[in-house]
Amino acid sequence: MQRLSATACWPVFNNEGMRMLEGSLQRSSPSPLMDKAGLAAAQLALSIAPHAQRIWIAAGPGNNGGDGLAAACHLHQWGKSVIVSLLGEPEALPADARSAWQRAKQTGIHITQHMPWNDLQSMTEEDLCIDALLGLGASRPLSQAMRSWIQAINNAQAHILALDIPTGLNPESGQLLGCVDAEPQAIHAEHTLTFIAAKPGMFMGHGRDLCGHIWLDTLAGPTHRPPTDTTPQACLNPRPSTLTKSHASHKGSHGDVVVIGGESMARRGMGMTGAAVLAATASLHAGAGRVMLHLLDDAPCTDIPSDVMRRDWSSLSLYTSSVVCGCGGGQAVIAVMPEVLQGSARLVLDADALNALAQDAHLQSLLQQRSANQPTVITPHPLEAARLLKTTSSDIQNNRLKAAQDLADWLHCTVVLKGSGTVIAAPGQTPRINTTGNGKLATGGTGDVLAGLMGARLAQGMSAFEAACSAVHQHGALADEWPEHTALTASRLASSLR
Ligand SMILES: NC(=O)C1=CN([C@@H]2O[C@H](COP(=O)(O)OP(=O)(O)OC[C@H]3O[C@@H](n4cnc5c(N)ncnc54)[C@H](OP(=O)(O)O)[C@@H]3O)[C@@H](O)[C@H]2O)[C@@H](O)CC1
Ligand SMILES: Nc1ncnc2c1ncn2[C@@H]1O[C@H](COP(=O)(O)OP(=O)(O)O)[C@@H](O)[C@H]1O
Ligand SMILES: [K+]
Repeated sequence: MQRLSATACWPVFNNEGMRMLEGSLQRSSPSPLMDKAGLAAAQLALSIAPHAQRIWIAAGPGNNGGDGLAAACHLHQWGKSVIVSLLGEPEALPADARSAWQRAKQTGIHITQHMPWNDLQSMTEEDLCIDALLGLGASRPLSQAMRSWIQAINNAQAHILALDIPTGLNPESGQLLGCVDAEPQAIHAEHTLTFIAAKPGMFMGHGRDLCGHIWLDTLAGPTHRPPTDTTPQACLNPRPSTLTKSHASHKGSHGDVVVIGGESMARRGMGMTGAAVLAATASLHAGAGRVMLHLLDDAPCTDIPSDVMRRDWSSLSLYTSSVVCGCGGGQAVIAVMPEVLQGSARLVLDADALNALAQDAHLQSLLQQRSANQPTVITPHPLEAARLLKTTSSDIQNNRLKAAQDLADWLHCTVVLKGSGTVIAAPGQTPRINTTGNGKLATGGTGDVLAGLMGARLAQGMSAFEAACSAVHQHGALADEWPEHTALTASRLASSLR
């Protein structure tokens, strides 16, 4: 068993991949995998709540419930006071779960089909609730009974350990399963022990909030080899190696970034120069050799850092630069898009450049025609992605990995689909899910900072996919390390880049 960290490239599998891995593992395992899962759960339970006087295990009607029952046997044998509630009929349990139920009965564990209200009320912070209600088989909105059991677990004073996945969380999308005629409910776990491999929904949408600390037990023996036809749906985005500048380098060695954006107040009464300035500031702090700023409409702007060079359109050299286009671009950006798409050596398209792209098939084909040695990254948030794919943002959120990959394959570029669990996809690459970052980033302008940072990484010689992965990881890591009593604002974020 190991704790998943943000440093390694862990593979994650969708339900179909999980079922294939499960089948292959089970065939090579002399004992039911559930026995191993139960033991691992019991061991983690003890280390989370070593002084627990009571452990309540809420077991559901499938094999996830079986994991809970198998864990109950070990905890009981180790002298712990275990209460098991089964939400379902024992006779209807699948085979392995039914054996676990029989063993638990024989061991003398009291199993009811009700919530233990009295025990729940007297639970303390040292006690433990184990959520073994639903795992991968969660297939429909939660029933009323499931919902009230979830509420009871969340309301208990005790620690909460979820087995495989917190009940109520869709393991593939990270969205909530929903409830019949009621507000969605889900377990808010302090720890989640996931089996065999991690699932994508644990790292996107609500996953990060609901899972708490994530532990993985592969249930594999040392000689097990995963089937070669089961490819991961994605990998977690590992920490990039640190960039160093050699002693012999000069400013030309670290590349030029050109930021194009910032519609003027005069055009539509919405001054958006700040977004472009943020991107330029981010490029500068991230170590680009030189940063040039072209404000659309040649908008007046007084807060440009003195080390950012202002340029008019005719003095830009797009064909030697890493271009970041679209931040605060409004409608003014539309006119420059064809030249930007055709001429830029390396390109990041953000914000209004993406809205322009969504509306114009000619721009889409110019993007598709950019050559392999003209690296390109687009950085949509879910609504921008929805505009591009002509769908809704909730559809994007329900299928983040697919949406990012579809965009990458269609537009022949690297795609950064932003939000909780940013996805990075590119043609022919296994998508990455980023695990750094948090809700502090949900403030205006942080996306502009990300675009500027990505421009700097392209300028420093990274490929589009590498630049995107590296920038997204670093951007989120800064938010994770943000000092507790200082507000995270986009301008502070840009200035704290290195
Ligand atoms: N097999 C193995 O080798 C291993 C499996 N392992 C474990 O098994 C888990 C997968 O087990 P699983 O497939 O039995 O699914 P599980 O999540 O327990 O639920 C299915 C049951 O829930 C019901 N149900 C569904 N939705 C519902 C809802 N909204 N509200 C209420 N009920 C709902 C559904 O009913 P049905 O839809 O069939 O009517 C069915 O009865 C996996 O996550 C891991 O923990 C590990 O031990 C490793 C080895
Ligand atoms: N809850 C969150 N968890 C992690 N990252 C987030 C969260 N909310 C926003 N972000 C990140 O903050 C940035 C916001 O970008 P964007 O939506 O383009 O905003 P803006 O246009 O105001 O700059 C993205 O990098 C996004 O991934
Ligand atoms: K569970």
